[in-house]
Amino acid sequence: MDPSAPALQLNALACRRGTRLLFRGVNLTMSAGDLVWLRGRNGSGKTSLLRLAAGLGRPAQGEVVRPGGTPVLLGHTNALKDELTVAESLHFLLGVHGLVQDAATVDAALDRFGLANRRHQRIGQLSQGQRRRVALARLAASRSRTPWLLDEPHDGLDAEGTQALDALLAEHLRCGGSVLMASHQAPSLPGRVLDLDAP
Ligand SMILES: Nc1ncnc2c1ncn2[C@@H]1O[C@H](COP(=O)(O)OP(=O)(O)OP(=O)(O)O)[C@@H](O)[C@H]1O
Repeated sequence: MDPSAPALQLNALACRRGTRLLFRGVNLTMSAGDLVWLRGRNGSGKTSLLRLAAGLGRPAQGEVVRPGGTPVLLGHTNALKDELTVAESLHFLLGVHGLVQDAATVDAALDRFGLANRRHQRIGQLSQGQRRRVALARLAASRSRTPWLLDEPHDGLDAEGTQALDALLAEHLRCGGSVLMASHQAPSLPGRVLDLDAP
């Protein structure tokens, strides 16, 4: 793929939930190295926009173009099964995204989020922040140029977890990836803002 080509485009996108039009006329072009902070009040449609960008659901108007391939969508909830171990969970998540699932990849990804010594622990025995780390670890095994769509990824993380995530985000952007991130937190990395509350 041409490195200067867009990885993800939203063209005049509109989203309806029930009878409510959440947003319309949203345009966004994400290229290699782009970080976009998706802002908006509670209920403005950030999660809905990320889902449309990932190809889940149909827009009321407009289109999503994904020249960079299928994005990795990391939802607001962790969607992990209590009875699986940390390593089994990550192995499963990598499979869902069609990523390499070998033991070395799993161990390296867990290590990035300080989970190497918890690989045999069951999810049901972890704290919320530790579960968030397991969910995030899949990003460490993602292909370099894949667009990442992240819904409140910092939620539940302590300072060390936040630092690990921000380091991974910066690395992904340096390697030609792109990130669209719904967040209520103050920007910790330089990027553009897409504000769904803007008139
Ligand atoms: N399955 C659904 N059916 C109907 N309406 C829905 C559904 N899911 C969400 N909505 C509505 O769509 C609107 C936008 O929800 P969404 O989760 O996209 O907002 P958000 O900006 O991510 O909010 P938050 O900041 O609270 O996470 C809300 O008013 C919500 O009630």
